[in-house]
Amino acid sequence: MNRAPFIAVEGPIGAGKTTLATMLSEELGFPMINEIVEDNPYLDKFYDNIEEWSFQLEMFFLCHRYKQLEDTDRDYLKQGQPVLSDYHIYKNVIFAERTLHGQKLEKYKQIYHLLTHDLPKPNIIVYIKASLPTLLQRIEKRGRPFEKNIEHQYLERLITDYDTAIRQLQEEDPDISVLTIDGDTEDFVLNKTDYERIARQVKELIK
Ligand SMILES: Nc1ncnc2c1ncn2[C@@H]1O[C@H](COP(=O)(O)OP(=O)(O)OP(=O)(O)O)[C@@H](O)[C@H]1O
Ligand SMILES: Nc1nc(=O)c2ncn([C@H]3C[C@H](O)[C@@H](CO)O3)c2[nH]1
Repeated sequence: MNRAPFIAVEGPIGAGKTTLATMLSEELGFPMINEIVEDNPYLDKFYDNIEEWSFQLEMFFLCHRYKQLEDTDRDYLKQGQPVLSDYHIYKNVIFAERTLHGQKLEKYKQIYHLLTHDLPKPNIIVYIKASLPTLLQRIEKRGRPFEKNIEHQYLERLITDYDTAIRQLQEEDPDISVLTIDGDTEDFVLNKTDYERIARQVKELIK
């Protein structure tokens, strides 16, 4: 691998991204960048009324991630140091295409491309796939109040959107390594052997 490893753990809501990214960052000794949730002023409003708040929320996530990735590039990647994150910047588009429509979506996409075209992109994606029942179980276990009434259809669409997006990312850049984990059958939290296998596979990719 020519440049420092930049690993993103991705997958739909509640798949276990933060959990696995934290475990891998400890194992590999890589610094972790993670998205803020508790200080997001729009998330609860958004889940109450998606139409009304989607643009504000998508822009908030975009600006926040833009700043994080600018800092990450300067502080780590440009110094040749590896990092691990619990998101890929492209998730902005995955969500925006689901929550925005018409002119707002077009405006958002223009801003997205303007802001992100020269940002560093992950060279390894650990993609946690999971079915609706698994996601619902984990979302319930975590118990965030604003996710209590999350629509099943919204989650189901995101599951499909994620599959399409990860495939596209890999087609657009064949140098990206994608490690897909079946979150329904491989349990990196409760099953030590599963976790160790995943960690071994990630280590192979960064050799
Ligand atoms: N493999 C697993 N087995 C059992 N529980 C898990 C597993 N992975 C994650 N969890 C639990 O599921 C919940 C959601 O996990 P986590 O917060 O890591 O998901 P996430 O993908 O980062 O979510 P979000 O999309 O909201 O950022 C947490 O309570 C976590 O402890
Ligand atoms: N609409 C929308 N756009 C995003 O870019 C985005 N990124 C994360 N999320 C939601 C999922 C979890 O509920 C919660 C924490 O990940 O925030 C998003 N929602």
